[in-house]
Amino acid sequence: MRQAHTVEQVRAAEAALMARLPEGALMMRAAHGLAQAVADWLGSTYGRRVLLLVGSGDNGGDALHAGALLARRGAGVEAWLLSDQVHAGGLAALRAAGGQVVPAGVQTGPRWGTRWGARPEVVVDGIVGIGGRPGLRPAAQEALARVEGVPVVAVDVPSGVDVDTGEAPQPHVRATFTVTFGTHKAAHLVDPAARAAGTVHLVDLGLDLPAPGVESLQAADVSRLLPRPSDDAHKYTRGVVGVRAGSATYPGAGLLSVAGAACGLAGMVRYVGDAAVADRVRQAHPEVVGAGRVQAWVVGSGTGDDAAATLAEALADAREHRLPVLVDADALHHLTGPLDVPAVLTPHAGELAAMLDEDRAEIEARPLHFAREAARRYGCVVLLKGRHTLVSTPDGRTRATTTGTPWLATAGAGDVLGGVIGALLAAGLDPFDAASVGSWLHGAAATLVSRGGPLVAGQVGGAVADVVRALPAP
Ligand SMILES: NC(=O)C1=CN([C@@H]2O[C@H](COP(=O)(O)OP(=O)(O)OC[C@H]3O[C@@H](n4cnc5c(N)ncnc54)[C@H](O)[C@@H]3O)[C@@H](O)[C@H]2O)[C@@H](O)CC1
Ligand SMILES: Nc1ncnc2c1ncn2[C@@H]1O[C@H](COP(=O)(O)OP(=O)(O)O)[C@@H](O)[C@H]1O
Ligand SMILES: [K+]
Repeated sequence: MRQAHTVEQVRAAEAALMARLPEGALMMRAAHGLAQAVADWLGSTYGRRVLLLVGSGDNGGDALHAGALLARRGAGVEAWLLSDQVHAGGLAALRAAGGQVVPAGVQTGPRWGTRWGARPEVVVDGIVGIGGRPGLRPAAQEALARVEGVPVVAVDVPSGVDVDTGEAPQPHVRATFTVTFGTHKAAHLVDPAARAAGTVHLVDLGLDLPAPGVESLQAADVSRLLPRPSDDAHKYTRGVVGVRAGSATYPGAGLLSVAGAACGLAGMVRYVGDAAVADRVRQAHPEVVGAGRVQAWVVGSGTGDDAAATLAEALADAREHRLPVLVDADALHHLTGPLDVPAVLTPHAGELAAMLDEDRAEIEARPLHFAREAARRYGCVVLLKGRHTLVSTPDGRTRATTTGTPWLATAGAGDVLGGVIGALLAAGLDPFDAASVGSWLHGAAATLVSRGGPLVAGQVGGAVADVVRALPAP
């Protein structure tokens, strides 16, 4: 599990550890990890050109100490100080190692403007870390403008983003990769900040941390959570998933929901809906049967004008038999308040905007806030689709999905996702695990079929089996 802790949790854990360690020990652990990551990325250190952007706090201290370590390994290191006050120990270390220091207010001159007179090969963003307020001050903005186009390594977080919410009001740093310390923060997993962080490299500090508010499943977690058939399984013990999706106007949504549900994770799939769509479903998936008892319902995609009635039927059956329900697409607009059955709602940003009476742009700017808000308001698990899909519970616990590919942003991909999650609900996972495991598998299956190129939604359900086969042993 990749875990993300809040600034408050990190500070408390750091304080407890620092009390037991010599002064400066934690910063040196951080600086060594940072210097090594920069060296690994450059491929060598001797004669390489590293520019440090140094703010007034310990984040700048990390950058200065790492710069000193790189300078001792032969790199040309120059620090642009963005404040009159910077970390004194780090500054002394960089000077002692032969690094160049440009005081605050004098980074003028030609583009790049380094003392070497050449373009730096990498910029180390030590402007602010977990102590920073969102946004960048003018000195930092000017410095960044002068090195535009040079790859940036962010220290702890890309400066300017909101660390605990993953929000990223302009301006902020956009990093090629981020070296963080002790634990991940929400900004590493949650968009739009996660996009600005690039690839994230974690340096262990040995912190003792409480339960995280945001986490991200890894392959081993998915393998542990995945429902597998017992030796004496039969199709009913594995769970039956019922799909109420598609209509004469939108038959494809029914076919694609079934394609997800028929990924093999449940014992059986039932399709209930328009007769002509049902015929096409059976042609494409001969194993699918008609109405009967199920362990979970998938409802909504492509139900068009029938959405309200279809949702009502599924909810009535779910209430009677205490079943979980996945609600997607058209049916989302007919929810009026908290659900009285276990449920997963799977809106994209536009659908969530309509559900919460917000602008889509607001949802995209603050996805963590609104996923949690919707989960509270509807009293169930809400999965907000996007590059890093978020799954939130009413108490705020959230998982971010980091599998997937932008090629998955294609019509019908959401229908397949609903079906896959429905199969996991029928197989017995609770709504939070079903939604987060289903989303992880869906993203991984898309990456598998994409192989770096385009895909169509119908391919994704069939690839879940290969993803499951490639999981590590539980
Ligand atoms: N606390 C610890 O034990 C450790 C901390 N470490 C580093 O220390 C960092 C936190 O250091 P600090 O608490 O000193 O805080 P930061 O260095 O993150 O930033 C705080 C300073 O930046 C200024 N500032 C705030 N917002 C700004 C903005 N938008 N633009 C420009 N300046 C701004 C503040 O006035 C303050 O002086 C971590 O992110 C990490 O890099 C690491 O060395 C590991 C150990
Ligand atoms: N940029 C992206 N990178 C990765 N996955 C994405 C991206 N944009 C969207 N997705 C995923 O693609 C799927 C699109 O679903 P959705 O918007 O519901 O489409 P549809 O309604 O056509 O089925 C979701 O699983 C979503 O998480
Ligand atoms: K930073």
